[in-house]
Amino acid sequence: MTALLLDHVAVATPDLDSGSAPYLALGLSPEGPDEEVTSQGVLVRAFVVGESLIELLAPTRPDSPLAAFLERRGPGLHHTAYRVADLEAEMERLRAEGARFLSEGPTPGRAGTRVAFLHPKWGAGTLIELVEHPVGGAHGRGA
Ligand SMILES: CC[C@H](C(=O)O)C(=O)SCCNC(=O)CCNC(=O)[C@H](O)C(C)(C)COP(=O)(O)OP(=O)(O)OC[C@H]1O[C@@H](n2cnc3c(N)ncnc32)[C@H](O)[C@@H]1OP(=O)(O)O
Ligand SMILES: [Co+2]
Repeated sequence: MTALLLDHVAVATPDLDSGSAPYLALGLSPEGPDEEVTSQGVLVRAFVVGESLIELLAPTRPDSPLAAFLERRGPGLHHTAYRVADLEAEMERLRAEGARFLSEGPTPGRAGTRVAFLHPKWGAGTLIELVEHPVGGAHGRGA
């Protein structure tokens, strides 16, 4: 089993500019332009932290999972994400151990990645995401 790398820690915010303030004050910089991931109904701004990221997420439509989260829990930590080399293989391995995924297979993530989410109940109260990272490229951009 190769060492697991933290890909990102995600933070929910009603809007990216106000949510960015603490990270800019800490001296962090966005990895690139904001990205809309329509399948998830989110706008993403990723701040570089070493080999990982702070993934700032704002909803782009009322039926986004982020809108429901903000409605119920307000802004703040949303999920953690880990890099895996082969997402399907990891999903199969974890399902065999009773893990509960929120989708049948991989779904589109930020920066052209493929991702899958585990139910927060399985994550002992934390929403956990797996990000496919075939070769350790920089910040979720794959090889
Ligand atoms: C742009 C892609 C990007 C990337 O990394 O590439 C992203 O990360 S996109 C991120 C946004 N997308 C998602 O979060 C997709 C997965 N999330 C979901 O499918 C839902 O949000 C889900 C199923 C986790 C929760 O849905 P919903 O809130 O409608 O269901 P419940 O209210 O019934 O919640 C069930 C249970 O889970 C607790 N909960 C909900 N969200 C979270 C969370 N983020 N962290 C921890 N716990 C969470 C909720 O409080 C309920 O618990 P209960 O004890 O029953 O109150
Ligand atoms: Co994420």
